[in-house]
Amino acid sequence: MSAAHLPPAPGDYDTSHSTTVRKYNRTYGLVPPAVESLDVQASRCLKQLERRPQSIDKYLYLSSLRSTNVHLFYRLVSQHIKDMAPLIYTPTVGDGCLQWSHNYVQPEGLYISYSDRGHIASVLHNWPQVNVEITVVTDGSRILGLGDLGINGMGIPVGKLSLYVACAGIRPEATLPLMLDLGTGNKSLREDPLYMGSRREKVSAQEEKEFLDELMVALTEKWPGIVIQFEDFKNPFPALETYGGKYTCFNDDIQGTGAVVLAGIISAVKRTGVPVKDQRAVFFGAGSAGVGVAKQIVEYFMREGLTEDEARRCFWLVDTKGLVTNDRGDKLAEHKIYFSRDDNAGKQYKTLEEVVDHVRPTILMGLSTIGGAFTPDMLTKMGQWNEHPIIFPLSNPSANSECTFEDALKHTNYKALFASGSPFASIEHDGKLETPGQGNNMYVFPGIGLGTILSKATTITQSMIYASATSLSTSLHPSEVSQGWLYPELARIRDVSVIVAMGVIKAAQEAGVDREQSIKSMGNEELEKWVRSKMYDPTTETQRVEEEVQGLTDPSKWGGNRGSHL
Ligand SMILES: NC(=O)c1ccc[n+]([C@@H]2O[C@H](COP(=O)([O-])OP(=O)(O)OC[C@H]3O[C@@H](n4cnc5c(N)ncnc54)[C@H](O)[C@@H]3O)[C@@H](O)[C@H]2O)c1
Ligand SMILES: O=C(O)C[C@H](O)C(=O)O
Ligand SMILES: [Mg+2]
Repeated sequence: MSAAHLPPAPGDYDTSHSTTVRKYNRTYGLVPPAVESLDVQASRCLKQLERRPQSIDKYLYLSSLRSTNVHLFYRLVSQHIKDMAPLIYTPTVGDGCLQWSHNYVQPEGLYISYSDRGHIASVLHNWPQVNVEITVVTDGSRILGLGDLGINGMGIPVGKLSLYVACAGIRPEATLPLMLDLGTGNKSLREDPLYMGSRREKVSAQEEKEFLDELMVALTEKWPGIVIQFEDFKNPFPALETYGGKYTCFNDDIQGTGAVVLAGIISAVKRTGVPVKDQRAVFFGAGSAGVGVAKQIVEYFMREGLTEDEARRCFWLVDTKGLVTNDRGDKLAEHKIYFSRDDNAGKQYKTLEEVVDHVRPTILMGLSTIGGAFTPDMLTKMGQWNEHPIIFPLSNPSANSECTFEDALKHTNYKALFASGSPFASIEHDGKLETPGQGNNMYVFPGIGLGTILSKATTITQSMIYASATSLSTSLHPSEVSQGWLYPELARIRDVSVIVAMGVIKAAQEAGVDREQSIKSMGNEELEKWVRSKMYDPTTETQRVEEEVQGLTDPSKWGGNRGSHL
């Protein structure tokens, strides 16, 4: 519902609104006369989706629904999250990004260009919403495993924030998808007549840093308390070191991914029965995600009793040049040094295959962007060496997955403990349905954001990230555990996000970075109730607006959907 002096907002055109609400909203006559139930609305949407055989067309239909009937979009997504997540998020969002400039119809976020430096604050001023609680920001330089997509990467902030709303109940109008148009190293994009970003080479690292310095100040001055999520920046991107202790921010690819994979690993390691000291993890990909994940698992191994050095030595990282070692002869990127090996006796292992044969891992982790890198031969060996090999091909979208669910099961004699970044379908084997885990940061970032917003944390500490992982790992129902699942059923994601958010809030309180006084002494039950009461629920939105309108006699006081947690 809009304030009386403003034009109607997207949610105001909802055909579930009564005549009274339509009159207050000034949408009476602008939508067809029938007042529809939520079920009727949903069935129309589902039929329209069915009519579109291609996922990308479903994605475009859903994008236009979000822009024109926002609460209906979120009802649909949250009630059918298992079917909708692959359409609005990975893998379809990958095609959405690749085709962004070609399919463009409507603005869905804010674009700030390098030429706007010096007056970024005035561009933020154009954002039509008053209260923003969270932003996802990218420069498009490493979108999923698809490389530098420039401003076409806008699909990622839009998709991630849709999940914040659907999975953790952040209000839609409190989210800001933010694209930094800092040029692109992708020549074919720069030469594409339809490309909608600046046609310049990517700015230098120093220029980007200065731009970000200005952005961080401008964002927090305009919206004090805003949570800033860095997403899909090409490595190296030292934002955490630069801004981590000063702003309420986190890097989803490093920290969110680290947390979600850690949660799966905690369950998987328990299932193997192999003590952590005997775990050997080969990581294919030593970028933001690879190193971020390995570091989270080091912390877990240390909490399980290993020294830091013992824990660190359980990891073998592989990049484009092979095993990361001290004496490889190249200058190692800063973030890889912690895991570089010194026990290779001068021998360099150039391929993943050689490293796998050398290490005989218990865990094979893929964050490399290279689809199919886990060959049938490697998978077979993993099955021969381990009673329960842990195989996590985590690169996105589906085509970049290091192996498929089917291959991981088939070649390990159905023994693999599996999680992938993008979803795979279940498989029937011996009359039993085998269900893959989805080790995607979507299981944690919504709860991290919600917990941070609600606790009004000044910074996002490592202990808050770690708490998101342990909370997720305890969120499985006994029936899910007994089926051998590593992650909870996606359909329960809102409940899971509440559990994650509570863990994050408590960790913020323990770290002393919280500012929400009213919840300091709450016990679990009371806190859970409070968290739930703060969540946007698209299924009760029509009723909420109805009651608000019925209760208002003075139209000038209509605040409508401008609510905020801040
Ligand atoms: N499942 C999840 O939740 C999740 C989260 C974050 C990232 N990811 C995926 O992980 C992948 C990597 O993301 P990132 O942020 O670490 O990117 P990045 O650019 O920081 O790192 C990529 C790494 O892969 C290595 N690599 C690339 N090509 C290789 C090759 N041919 N052989 C060996 N190594 C190679 C690079 O050396 C680098 O170490 C992407 O596909 C991304 O979609 C998944
Ligand atoms: O976007 C995703 O699906 C997960 C992750 O953040 C990625 O970069 O691949
Ligand atoms: Mg990402």
